[in-house]
Amino acid sequence: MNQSKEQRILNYVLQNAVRGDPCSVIDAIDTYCSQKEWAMNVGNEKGLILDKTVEEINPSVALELGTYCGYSAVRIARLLKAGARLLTVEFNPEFAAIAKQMIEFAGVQDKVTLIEGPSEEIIPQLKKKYEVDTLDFVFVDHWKDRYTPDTILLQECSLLRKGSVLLADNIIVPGAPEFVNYIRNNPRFQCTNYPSHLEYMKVQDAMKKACTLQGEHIRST
Ligand SMILES: Oc1cc(-c2ccc(F)cc2)cc2cncnc12
Ligand SMILES: [Mg+2]
Repeated sequence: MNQSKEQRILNYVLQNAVRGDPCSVIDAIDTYCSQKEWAMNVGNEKGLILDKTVEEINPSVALELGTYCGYSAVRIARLLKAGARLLTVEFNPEFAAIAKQMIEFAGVQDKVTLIEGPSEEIIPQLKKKYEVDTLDFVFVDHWKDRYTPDTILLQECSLLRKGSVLLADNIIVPGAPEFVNYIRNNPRFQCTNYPSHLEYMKVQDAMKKACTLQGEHIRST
C-alpha cells in the first residue's frame, strides 16, 4: 500500500534531521514541504510569530488544537521552560501516529502530551483527566469551523483566566470569518492581527492573537 504524504514527511525527517534536535526537525519539515510536497504545517514565517508569542508568554501550561504532523508541537515545546507542558489534540488517528513519532524523534516527548480525539470531547476533560487548572496559551490550528465553538467551550469549562492568550492560524486562508467576527466583537478579548503568508506559498494569510481580559469565573459586577 503506498505511503501517505505525512509518512513521507516523517521519513524525510528521520533521514535528514538529528535525533533530539528540535530545530533540525523543524528545518527538515520546512525543507521537504517547500521543495517536495506542500503540507499544512504552520511553516517558518508564521512559525516565527508563534515563537515570539510563546516566548512572550513563557507558558507553564499550553494547549494546541490540531497537531497534524507535530511541527508546531515541536516548535512550541522547544521553547518551554523546565516543568512546563504542552497538551496537543489531534482528531485524525493517522496524523496522531505520525506526530507521536515526530515529537519523540525531536526529543520533546517529556514536555508534550498528545491526545487523540475530537476537541469538543477533550476540552471538557482537561481539568479532571489532564489535571489542568487554567491555560496560559492556546494555539488554535484545527478545522476552521471549530474555532468559535471551541473558544466558547474553553470559556464554559473555565479554562481561560485573565491574561490567557489564544493564537489562531489561517485567519485568511482557509479563513475563519465566523471566529474573527466572534472574537472581535467580544469585550472579553483584546485582539491583535498578524498579517503573514500561507505556509510555503506567496498567498496572503494572517494569525490573530486574542488576550483574555477577564476569566470565566470572574463575573463583571
Ligand atoms: O494552515 C492550514 C492550511 C490549510 C490549507 C489547506 C488547503 C489550502 F489550499 C490552503 C490552506 C488547511 C489547514 C487546516 N487545519 C490547520 N491548518 C491549516
Ligand atoms: Mg494552520
